[in-house]
Amino acid sequence: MAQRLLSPSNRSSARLAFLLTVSLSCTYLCYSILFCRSTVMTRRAYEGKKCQQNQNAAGKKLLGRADVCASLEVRTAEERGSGGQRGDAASSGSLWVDTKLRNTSVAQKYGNKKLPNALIVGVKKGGTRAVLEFIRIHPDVRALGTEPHFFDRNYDRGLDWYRGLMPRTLDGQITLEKTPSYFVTREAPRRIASMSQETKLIVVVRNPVTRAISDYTQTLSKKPDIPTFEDLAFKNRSLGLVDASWNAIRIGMYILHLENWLQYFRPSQMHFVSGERLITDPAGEMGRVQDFLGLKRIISEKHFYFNRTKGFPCLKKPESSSQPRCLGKSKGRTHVQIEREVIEQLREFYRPFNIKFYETVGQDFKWD
Ligand SMILES: Nc1ncnc2c1ncn2[C@@H]1O[C@H](COP(=O)(O)OS(=O)(=O)O)[C@@H](OP(=O)(O)O)[C@H]1O
Repeated sequence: MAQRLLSPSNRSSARLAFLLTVSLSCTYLCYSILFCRSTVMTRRAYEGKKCQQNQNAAGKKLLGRADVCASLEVRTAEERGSGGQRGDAASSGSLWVDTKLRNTSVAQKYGNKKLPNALIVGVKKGGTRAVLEFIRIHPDVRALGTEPHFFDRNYDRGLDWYRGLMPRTLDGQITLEKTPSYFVTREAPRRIASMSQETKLIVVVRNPVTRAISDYTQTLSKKPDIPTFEDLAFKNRSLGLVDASWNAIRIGMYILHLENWLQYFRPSQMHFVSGERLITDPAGEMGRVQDFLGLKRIISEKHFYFNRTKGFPCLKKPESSSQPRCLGKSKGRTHVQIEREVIEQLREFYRPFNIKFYETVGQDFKWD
């Protein structure tokens, strides 16, 4: 009927309009399909994009988002690191460093300074620097490089001062510091518990005889005029009377110090690293440290190599950095020569303390 009412020219215009509408609809349909495919990305890829935008943007509103970004970056890096095979630790090459660097810079920009939730409390000359340097390559760990000595020498400065020293961290990252003298400081456990009873404590222990010699070697390098090791270690050498008041000897009576810590902390809050195994099997020891801190095992064999010149394990040099990855010269010094007999006497002295220590900790460190 309508067709009959239209003139021939009107009819052809209507046909043209109809064809145009159909072709436009088809174009739109095709475009929609293509558009959908490119915008319906995986959730992770989408969130990754959001992170990039947020990182570039400024303002306080972004603080919350930054945490999401960082944890996503860690996740995706881990996945890439394992080449898509879950369960494998971070890959070799610079991936873990990239992740760490990215997380560090995000944390520096958007993170907050927080009181530490984990501390390496000792022992002096046990291998504390090695543990700190090894654990801080983990993307979820932010560590203070220097020893703040807050719970022994600087307690009067207050918690705000202490917090101010800490590196910025994102939610979910662990803040860590190390001060080896805490382990033998009487007030330290009470003070740390009053900061937080949930603080995780790491103690790196080493054969107390070797530790004492290492301690003495360090002092001697700074003060060459001190008496001999033998003179300091004994009240009466021929009677085999050890001077337990000498700091180098006293520090190694681990059980005495540990009893003080156990008045304030549960045994499950303390983790003991073997200073000896840290040298022979750094990845194994660091695996247990990561478990203790509730971290994914990212630091593995792939991160270490044995440096023959240094005589110690070092971190593999990341591609993106020229930084040396062995510890400094003050770590791994040649010890002063001590007579065999003196070493035997000290071994005898420490034996009962060691046995009690093994029983309490539930680990045999095999120092005898
Ligand atoms: N990878 C690696 N590289 C170098 N050194 C290592 C390493 N792992 C453990 N160690 C041992 O760490 C000892 C120093 O311990 P600390 O870092 O706790 O010393 S300090 O208390 O902070 O001065 C240091 O003691 P000395 O050998 O007596 O110098 C080392 O034996």
